[in-house]
Amino acid sequence: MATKQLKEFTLDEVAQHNKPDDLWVAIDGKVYDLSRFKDLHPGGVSVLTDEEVAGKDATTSFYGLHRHEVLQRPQYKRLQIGTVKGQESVMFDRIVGELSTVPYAEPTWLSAGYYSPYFKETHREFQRAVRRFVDEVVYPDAQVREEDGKRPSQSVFDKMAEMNLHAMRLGPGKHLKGRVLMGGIVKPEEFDYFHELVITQEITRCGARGYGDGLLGGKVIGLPPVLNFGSPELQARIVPDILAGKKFICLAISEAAAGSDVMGLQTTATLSEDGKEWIINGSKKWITNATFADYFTVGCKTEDGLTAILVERGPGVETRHIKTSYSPAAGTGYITFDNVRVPFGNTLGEVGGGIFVILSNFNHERWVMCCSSARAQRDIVQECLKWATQRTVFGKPLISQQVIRSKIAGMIQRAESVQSWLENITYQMTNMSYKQQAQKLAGPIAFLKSYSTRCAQDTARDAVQIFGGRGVTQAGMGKFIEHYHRTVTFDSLLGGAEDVLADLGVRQAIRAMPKNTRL
Ligand code: HEM
Repeated sequence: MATKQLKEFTLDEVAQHNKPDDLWVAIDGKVYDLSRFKDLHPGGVSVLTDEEVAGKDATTSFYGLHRHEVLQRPQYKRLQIGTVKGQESVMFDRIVGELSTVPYAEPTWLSAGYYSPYFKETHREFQRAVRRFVDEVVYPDAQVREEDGKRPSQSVFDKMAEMNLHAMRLGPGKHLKGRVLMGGIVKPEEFDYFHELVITQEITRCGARGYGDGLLGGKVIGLPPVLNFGSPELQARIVPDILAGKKFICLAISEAAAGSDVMGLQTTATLSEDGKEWIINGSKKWITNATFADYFTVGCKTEDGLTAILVERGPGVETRHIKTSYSPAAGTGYITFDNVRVPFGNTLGEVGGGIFVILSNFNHERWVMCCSSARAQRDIVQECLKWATQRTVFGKPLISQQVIRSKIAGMIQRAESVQSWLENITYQMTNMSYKQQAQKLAGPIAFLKSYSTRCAQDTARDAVQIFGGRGVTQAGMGKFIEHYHRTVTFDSLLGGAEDVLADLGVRQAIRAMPKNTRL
């Protein structure tokens, strides 16, 4: 399609068109004809026909009330009839694949002029590729699906599979062997937890918490027990399709009567008379991805204690959506098992050894959530810095108020401290075996998660105060703030509640106290 030829106008020419039926404005070096649009304008007619706006350069007023993306929507883009002579358009929002230059909008390792002991050139190249991929493929889908509540589009799963992103999201390990990662940027044996941190943090930038979990959060926690404890036959049968984004799996542990209290689970698995099958009865609640999962990694009470069993969707398995405060895109569900028969070969690990299977996964899950929480806080810093500098109140930019600067100071300090601690822990993970991680990092990761999610809630509360009414409005300037404030508590509950984790950290420390130390 041929692009419309745009004329150049002087501001004097624009000023001639200041009547309701002949209404132009200039915004950021572009001239818009609003004569017909004014009656459809969601903000009303009078604001456009105001003598300070009609025929004037309305850039400052416009950016005090709209996100830049409004001007990029096709239906509004076509209102542009020309450019302002001698003026360049300078405003931009997101540029696909680019780093933000807003201070603190990127972690130091991605900020110009700063250094990092952890990230190598391979991580930088990888980050560039993942950001471009997320901006082009994931971000647009996230905005639509978070809104309509449908699960992430299959085309996104497919494209992620082409890059082997599903496999990489499980961390380093033998499941990466022979795979071409992100078009070959990193070799499977070089892939480490810093690469994985990059993936999680880049996806978090979509600012769509429910969609983020819908993007196979269930697989990140449900598949490792199969990879680490499932029989070779079971793995060969189900893992390839899951890593190809064709089939979906979730982790089904919590129940209406037992959340963090794993030993209190009531779903039962009893052996059939011939010992060849488990018969499972019970229910599970708040299970991420349950509504569209094909496989369920289920914690069951058996005669010998707790046993982890892989259940396939089939007769006796039912799922229904649970309405939570984030998007149904996450597929959060209630599952019922009614005399579900499962081959004994689907047992994960030892019979009665389920607690070990479940616990061995917790560190990684919590660390992933720390990656995401750290990045989300930083994105809120960016929203607040932009808003406070472009918004005028009492005749001055919002940022000229000391109380606003003080809130932003706290946000930056929290985002920076969480990221620094996270990078330190990630470095420990890259140098420790899985067993060492379990011994040495359960406490620190629990502390970090509980600290990070408390910081996140403080930041969410302050951000709403900075945005005012817009911070509780689901569209417009504060839409990411409203979303963040509404969904931030998920991080503080999923994978272990905040206080339970803080207490775990202290208990781990007490266990490591030397017996002979005294004041
Ligand atoms: C090309 C020009 C414009 C377009 C396409 C446009 C479009 C919109 C849209 C889509 C909204 C709904 C809220 C949102 O999605 O952000 C809105 C709200 C609004 N607009 Fe405009 N607008 C334009 C120019 C202006 C100008 C020049 C003013 C006056 C200074 C103005 C004042 C407002 C106000 C007061 C609201 C309500 C804001 C709120 O609810 O917070 N608009 N506009």
